[in-house]
Amino acid sequence: MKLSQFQRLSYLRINAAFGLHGSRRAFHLVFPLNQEHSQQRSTDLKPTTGNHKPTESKLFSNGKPCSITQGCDRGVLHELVKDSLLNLGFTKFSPVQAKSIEPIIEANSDLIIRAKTGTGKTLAFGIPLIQNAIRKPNRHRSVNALVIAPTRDLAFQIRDEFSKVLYQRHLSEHHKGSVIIQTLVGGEPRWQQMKSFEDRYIPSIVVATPGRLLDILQEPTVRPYFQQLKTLVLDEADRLLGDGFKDDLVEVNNILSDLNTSKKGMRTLLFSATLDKSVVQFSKQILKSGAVNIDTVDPNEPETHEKINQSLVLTKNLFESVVSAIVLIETEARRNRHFKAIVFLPTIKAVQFFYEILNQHLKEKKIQLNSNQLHGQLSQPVRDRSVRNFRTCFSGVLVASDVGARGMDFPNVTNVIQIGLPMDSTNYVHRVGRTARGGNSGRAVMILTSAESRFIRTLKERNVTITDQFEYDPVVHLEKRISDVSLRVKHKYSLDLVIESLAGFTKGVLGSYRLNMFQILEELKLAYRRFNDDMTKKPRVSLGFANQVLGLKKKDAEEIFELSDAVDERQARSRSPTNEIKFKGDIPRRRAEDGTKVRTSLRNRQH
Ligand SMILES: Nc1ncnc2c1ncn2[C@@H]1O[C@H](COP(=O)(O)OP(=O)(O)OP(=O)(O)O)[C@@H](O)[C@H]1O
Repeated sequence: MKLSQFQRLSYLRINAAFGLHGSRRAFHLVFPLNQEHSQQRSTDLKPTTGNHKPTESKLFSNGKPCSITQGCDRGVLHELVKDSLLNLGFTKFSPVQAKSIEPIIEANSDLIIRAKTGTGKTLAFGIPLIQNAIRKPNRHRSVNALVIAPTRDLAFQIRDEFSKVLYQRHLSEHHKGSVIIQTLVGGEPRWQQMKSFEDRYIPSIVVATPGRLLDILQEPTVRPYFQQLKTLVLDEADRLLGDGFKDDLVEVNNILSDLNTSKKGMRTLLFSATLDKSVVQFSKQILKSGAVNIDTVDPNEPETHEKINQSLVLTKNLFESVVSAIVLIETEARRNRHFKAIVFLPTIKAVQFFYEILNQHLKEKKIQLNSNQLHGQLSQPVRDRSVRNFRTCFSGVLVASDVGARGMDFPNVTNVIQIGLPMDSTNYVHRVGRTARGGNSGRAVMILTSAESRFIRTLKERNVTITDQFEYDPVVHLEKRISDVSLRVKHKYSLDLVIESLAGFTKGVLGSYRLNMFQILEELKLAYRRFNDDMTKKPRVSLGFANQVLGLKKKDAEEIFELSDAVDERQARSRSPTNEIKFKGDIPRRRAEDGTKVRTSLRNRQH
């Protein structure tokens, strides 16, 4: 079939967005990714400016971060920790490490530290905590340092990163097993975590999520072990001090401050790639006066990492967005054997749906690509397996909700694809930051419908401008292929619930992005029809949902939806043998996956 001039132009445009160029048959990459998969770690972490002069730290030489060996020679780094870091392949400090390790070790003030995604913040606080733990073996039987992270997966990752340094043979022989790192997170047996405080050596470093931590801190047998706590680290501090966790964090802080009677007291370190003024303002409630700000990002600089190539694809509805993403994955997977991508979607149901369509499509096209999903409704073992699989795979796709957006460090991710909106512009920065880590570069493509595209304006607050924008073109045969697949998926999976979840999510972010709800709903209706290959159908939701959640009158709701008695519907669906996925998340739980208190608003229940 011949392409019209217009089709051809648009077709080239969408291919260019994906780094593709050329005829329909031959896909060539215009912007090849320079991702080398060598064992040697890249130290090309560009120094950034900030309100702390690099020369103030002993870990800088001629305005650049010094080598790990020099760090030891200059008396900052412990000899044994130096050996561990060299064994792990690290040769130089990254800028945030060079700026913050010395003040964390030597000063006593609270610190607020901002550095871009993937620049090594974990070891920036990890190295001082580990050094402290091995210098002062656990004679007092007390927890020395506490790190709080917003998700379990991130807590495990921090523990693993610390363990890599701490449990190398020469270091283990030195501390003879007396330095223990313990995680306190939900989804794992509580009794096991409690038991770790009865052992001969109690944990020196605890890594926790807020909910389980608060729960365990209520135990009178455990509390005393936190009396000598020296350092409290909030990783992803803006998330922890934002809605959802704030109250828990203040409570944890109050408990710890009351317990801590030591002369110097406990100090608090806040770390993130995004720290808005409001968060810094709020943090005063928990920080001591005189807290020092170490900012490695210039106020006029984009918050996203400079090595991320960011582009936008504009579509007319979710169906086209899904097709775009699948085309990208298929083409890249065929072209690049190192292709490793994370696809973000706004709600769990949308993640499950896209994961299902993608797998069917890969199977049908006989494309061997490791694929996993990650969201808060998976059981902990499945979630761990997804993270492990994607971390270790050479090439693959992880379809994720925002639970994978912050802090997660998967090696060599070449692409981040966002279908639809993130919860806020901060999350955009964290999502795209899953690529271009540790000195590598990467590509981030955001796929938005026209009604969603108003979101882009909010990125200006973060000094982010997306210069490459492209329009979707209905590449007929590709669309056909996807709709065939989606028709089959539909039998196993309810598209109504996907549409409902997305409508609810969008309602929650409407105000922040100034979206037009009717335009959004019209687009969702159209997508529903395209997925069903039937232009007469309407998504089914309950009148209660349309009324109470979306704020629609019956008459308006009927324009978009087929109204039904949702309770009976859902029960029927969950009983259906063809329904693979159980929708536990429809029933509000007291605490969400990571210990966040569950609010009634849909906004807080989506990932
Ligand atoms: N000095 C270093 N040289 C090279 N690579 C490093 C160095 N320090 C850390 N890395 C690697 O860089 C990657 C990113 O580090 P890390 O996860 O700590 O980033 P981050 O700043 O916490 O990112 P995010 O904001 O997304 O949480 C990791 O794979 C880590 O091992």
